Amino acid sequence: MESTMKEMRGGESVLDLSPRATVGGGVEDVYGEDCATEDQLVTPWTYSVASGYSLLRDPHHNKGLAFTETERDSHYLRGLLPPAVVTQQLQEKKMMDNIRKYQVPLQKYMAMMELQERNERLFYKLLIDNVEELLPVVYTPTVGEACQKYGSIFRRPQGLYISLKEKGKVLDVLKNWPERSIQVIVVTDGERILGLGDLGCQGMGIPVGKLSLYTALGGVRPSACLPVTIDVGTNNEELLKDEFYIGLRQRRATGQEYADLLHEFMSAVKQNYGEKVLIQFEDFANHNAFTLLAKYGTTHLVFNDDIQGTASVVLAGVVAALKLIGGTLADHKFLFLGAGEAGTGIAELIALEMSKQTKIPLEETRKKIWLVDSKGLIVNSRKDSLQHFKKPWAHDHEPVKDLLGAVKAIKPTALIGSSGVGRTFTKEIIETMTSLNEKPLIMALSNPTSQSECTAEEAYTWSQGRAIFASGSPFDPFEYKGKVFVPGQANNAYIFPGFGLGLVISGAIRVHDDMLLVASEALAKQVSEENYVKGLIYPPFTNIRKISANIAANVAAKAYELGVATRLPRPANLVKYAESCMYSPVYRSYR
Ligand SMILES: NC(=O)C1=CN([C@@H]2O[C@H](COP(=O)(O)OP(=O)(O)OC[C@H]3O[C@@H](n4cnc5c(N)ncnc54)[C@H](OP(=O)(O)O)[C@@H]3O)[C@@H](O)[C@H]2O)C=CC1
Ligand SMILES: CC(=O)C(=O)O
Ligand SMILES: [Mg+2]
Repeated sequence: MESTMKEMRGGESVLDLSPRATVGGGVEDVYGEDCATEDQLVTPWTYSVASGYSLLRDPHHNKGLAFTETERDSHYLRGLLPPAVVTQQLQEKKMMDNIRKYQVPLQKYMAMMELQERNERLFYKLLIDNVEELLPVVYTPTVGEACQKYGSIFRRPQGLYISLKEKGKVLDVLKNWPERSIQVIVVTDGERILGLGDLGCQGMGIPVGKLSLYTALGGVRPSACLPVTIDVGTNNEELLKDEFYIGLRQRRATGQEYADLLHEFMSAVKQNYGEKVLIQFEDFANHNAFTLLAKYGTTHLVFNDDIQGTASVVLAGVVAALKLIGGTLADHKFLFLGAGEAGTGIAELIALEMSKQTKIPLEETRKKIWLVDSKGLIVNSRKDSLQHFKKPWAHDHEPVKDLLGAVKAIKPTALIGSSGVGRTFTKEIIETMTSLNEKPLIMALSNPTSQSECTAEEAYTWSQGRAIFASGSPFDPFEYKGKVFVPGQANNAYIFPGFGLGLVISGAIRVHDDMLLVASEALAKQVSEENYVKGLIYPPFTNIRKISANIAANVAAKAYELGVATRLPRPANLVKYAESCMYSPVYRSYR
């Protein structure tokens, strides 16, 4: 077997005799067979095309000082490494010690990116074992700063760049990517990166970060993940003038030119990877996001994380919060600051869940939900001038110019920030919410931390410890009058990794709103009494792989129920199946 492989690969194979492996062919043959995601179970060995020096430069297979004596002999590594042989645990300890020494978050980010490019399994081992500590490094808030400075810190491409220059050649560009069996693509055009606006091509940090969570939190193997940035230019004048900017130096293409490039990309993806590849739209501006989702939702497996993932995570938090604030979902009144992707996406899913619970028509349950945009409360008299996604939220009311006025007029029980503008939940607004409610629910969803509508400290102090608070970016626990409050992180990172895993393991070909509802329910169920005592309405991220397996199982079950799952027969125990498919970062042995 070994010599056959060596012949096939020009004497350059690395054979992997993982203890978990059994029988079968090469890596490429495996996925989508017995297990839908992991490169284990059906093959006795895996191989790479690298040995010797190039093996040490191959992040997928490099183990650094953890290569054993035998591996050093058989893979031409003698002399290329110092004599010490160490465990992956020791490497992890050293890396964490090093990362903790950096005071500046961006330095920690760069250290993690360097590790990902050098030793992928060690990177994921760190991220999985230290998830609460490292999530703010590879994800919000630090990833926001990384995108702002991406041109300066750029070392190696971590995903595919598809710019207007590649028009007519997008399929060829996809074929340049070294991995063939792609299961999840996260794509951005960089126009609305977190709450930081248009960062053009430098938005690449977001698909890269989101996909590292797909692997660490959801167990989708790294080689099945493809980050993509579509570069149609940027309207960010600072970036256009920045000598280190890495993108096209032109203003954004719009209209037909934009639509054509996107269409070419969507068609090429389907042609190259088939219809079961999940395409996650991320951080598009809302004038494109809703259109793309509607246009491709019927022909492709697409998911908009900002509209749908956010809706699912916030509904879960709201449902969990009912244990603390009392009442049923329909007993509550919601007011949003921000009526874009996140705001209207969440509003619609809450209204849908209310409607399912009460059998009251959706048009009626929507009336329990009010939104404020940059022009004030969304009311009927503004209907003609509203973007289409805001129209369902135009209710009968006098015009109200600002949020404080809207809080006083609507008297909501829950206030949700999805505006992308920091410190907009002022003292007066939180105090008014507190005067109206025994326990006001306050969610400041905007990212990164600088854009959060208020801080945890502000929410707890101004509400005299009565607010149930969660935020999109993490805040430390806060002590108020002797009680420690732990703010939850209302971030779609709880949902999309497990959601995507569920789609992948069931071979789903379409996303459906009911899947968002079951994902939300599965997440809310993971909140424990111990969490509630601290005011937490989300479970800790330390349990995220278990949470993701549960979300995946529920999403997959729904896919089978809806008849959109293609992986047959349906595994009997979907939770166990999801767990068994999850990528493990533990080193494999090479013979
Ligand atoms: N926690 C999480 O998981 C997620 C958080 N987010 C965060 O939510 C924020 C918004 O994202 P998204 O919905 O996609 O963005 P959009 O651009 O689609 O929507 C932003 C909305 O905020 C409104 N707005 C902007 N400024 C103000 C203001 N000063 N007062 C009142 N309303 C204002 C806009 O009004 P108008 O329409 O009039 O322009 C618009 O309705 C971002 O910071 C993002 O990071 C997003 C997704 C997930
Ligand atoms: C979390 C996220 O998706 C956003 O802020 O855009
Ligand atoms: Mg996003």
